[in-house]
Amino acid sequence: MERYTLHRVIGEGSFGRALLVRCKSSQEEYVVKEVQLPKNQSKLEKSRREAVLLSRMKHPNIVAFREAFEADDLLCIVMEYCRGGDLLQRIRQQKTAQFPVDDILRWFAQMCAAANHVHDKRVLHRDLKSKNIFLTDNGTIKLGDFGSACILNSSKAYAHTYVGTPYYVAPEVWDNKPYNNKSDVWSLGCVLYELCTLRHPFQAPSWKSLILKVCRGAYPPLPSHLPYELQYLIKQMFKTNPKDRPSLHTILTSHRVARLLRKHLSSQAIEAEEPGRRTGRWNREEGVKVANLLGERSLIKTLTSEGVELPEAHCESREAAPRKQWHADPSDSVVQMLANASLISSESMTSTSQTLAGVSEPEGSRQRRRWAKDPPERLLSLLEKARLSRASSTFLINRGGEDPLVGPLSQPQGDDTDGPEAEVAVDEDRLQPRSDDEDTDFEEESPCDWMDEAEKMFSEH
Ligand SMILES: Nc1ncnc2c1ncn2[C@@H]1O[C@H](COP(=O)(O)OP(=O)(O)OP(=O)(O)O)[C@@H](O)[C@H]1O
Repeated sequence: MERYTLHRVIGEGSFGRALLVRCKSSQEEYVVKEVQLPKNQSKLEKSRREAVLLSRMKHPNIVAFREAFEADDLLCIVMEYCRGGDLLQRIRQQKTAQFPVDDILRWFAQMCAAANHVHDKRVLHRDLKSKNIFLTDNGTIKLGDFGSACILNSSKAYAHTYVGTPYYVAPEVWDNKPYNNKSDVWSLGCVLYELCTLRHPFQAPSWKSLILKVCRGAYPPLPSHLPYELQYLIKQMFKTNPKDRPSLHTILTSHRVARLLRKHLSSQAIEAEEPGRRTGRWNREEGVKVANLLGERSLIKTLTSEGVELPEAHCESREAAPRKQWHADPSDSVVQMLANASLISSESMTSTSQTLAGVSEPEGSRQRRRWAKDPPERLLSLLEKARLSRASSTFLINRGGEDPLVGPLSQPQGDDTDGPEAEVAVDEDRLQPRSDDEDTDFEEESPCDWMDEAEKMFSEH
C-alpha cells in the first residue's frame, strides 16, 4: 500500500471499502478494494475469487485489474478507476429525461461485448446490474464487480449461496434451477430496460407478485419511440425459458439488433471479442502469477481445501466441455406454485399443507431439484423471513442490505411500473419451440441449494 497515496474513500460495500488512490510512481489514479482478512472464510474466498477473475479479464469494456496484495489483515485489489461513476447513478441523474437511443445502443453494445468476453472464459458474472457497470470520463462502459462470479465446471467451493439482486434475477433461478449463461442475459435485459425507461422492468410490492411477474415475463411496454429492433431484443431477452433467450454472442453477431450494436463497438472491442471466443481458456502462466500475487500459501490452501483446482487448471476449451441442454419442459413451475399460493393469506402461509406438482424430467437426465421437494410454502415463508431480517442477512438475496423489494429505481410512493396486470406486456409465446437452445450451453456445475442455505442463515438471526 506504500506505493499508493490515499485520496478518499469512494464507497463502502458489504465486503469492505473502495478507496481512490494515486500511484506514487506513475501518478495514475486507481481504485483499491479493501477486504478484511479473514474471520469469515466465505467472504475471504469471495474476494480472492474476485481478484483472480478480474485479473483474467482483459477487455476494453471490463474494469482493468492492476494488482492484488495482502497487507496486514487486508486483501487489496487495485483496479482501474472509472471516473464516470456507475450506471445506476447515471440513470438516476436523468430524473425523467429519456436517454438518446444512440447512448442506449452504445452502452448496451459495450456491456454485451464485456459480458460476452466473460462467457467466453466460461465464467458467469451472476450479478449483472446497473450498479456494477461503470463509466469512464469519456463515457465508455466498464463491467466490474466479479465478487459473485462463478467459474464453470469447478467444484463445491464455488457453488455459493448468492442468488443475485431480486430485481435482476431470472425466472429459472427462482425456479431453483442452475444459473446458466442465459441467466446473465436476463439480467442484462433488465439493465437495457432500465436504460430505455429509467425504471425496473419487474417491480412489485410483494415477493409473490415480483416473482409472478418475473416468471410470467410480464413487464410494462416500452416507449414507442424506441427502434423496433430494441423492442424485439428486450422481448427476446425476457423469454422465460432460457433456451429461447439469445446468447450474448447471438445478440452481437446475428440478432436483428446486431447491426445497430456493432456500429457502436470500437474495433478494439470487436477484436477482443473474437480471439476470446477461439481460445477461451485459462492460461497457466497468468494463473500462477495471480496465485503468487495473492500470497501463494493462503490462496492455494483456500482454493484446494474443497477439491477446487487452481486457476491455471481451469483449462477446458469450449470443445472439451460436455454440452448441456435445457430440458424440453417449460420452466413454469413457480407460476403454478404462486398461482396456488394466491389462495393463501400470508399469515397462514407457513401453516398450509398445500403441495405442488413436480416438474417432470426426461429419464436418464441428471438430477435437478424440483418443486415437489421444495413445497411452495417454503419459498414464500423464506422470503417473508428474508424481508424481516434484511438488515443482517439479506445479502444472500440482496447484498446491499437494502430492502430487497425497494429497488434503486423505485419511486418513494409506489412505482408506476407496478401497474395493473392489463397494462403489462405478457410474453404470450414463451412456450414457442425454438431458438437459441444450442447457445444455452453452460451452467453451474454444482449449484447449491440456496433455499437450504438461506433458511440456515435466517434461522441463525
Ligand atoms: N473501479 C471503480 N471505479 C469507480 N468507482 C468504483 C469502482 N469500483 C467500485 N466503485 C464504487 O465504489 C463504491 C463501493 O463499491 P463496492 O464494489 O466495494 O461495493 P458495492 O458494489 O457498492 O456493494 P456490494 O459489493 O455490497 O455490492 C460503489 O459506489 C462503486 O460505485
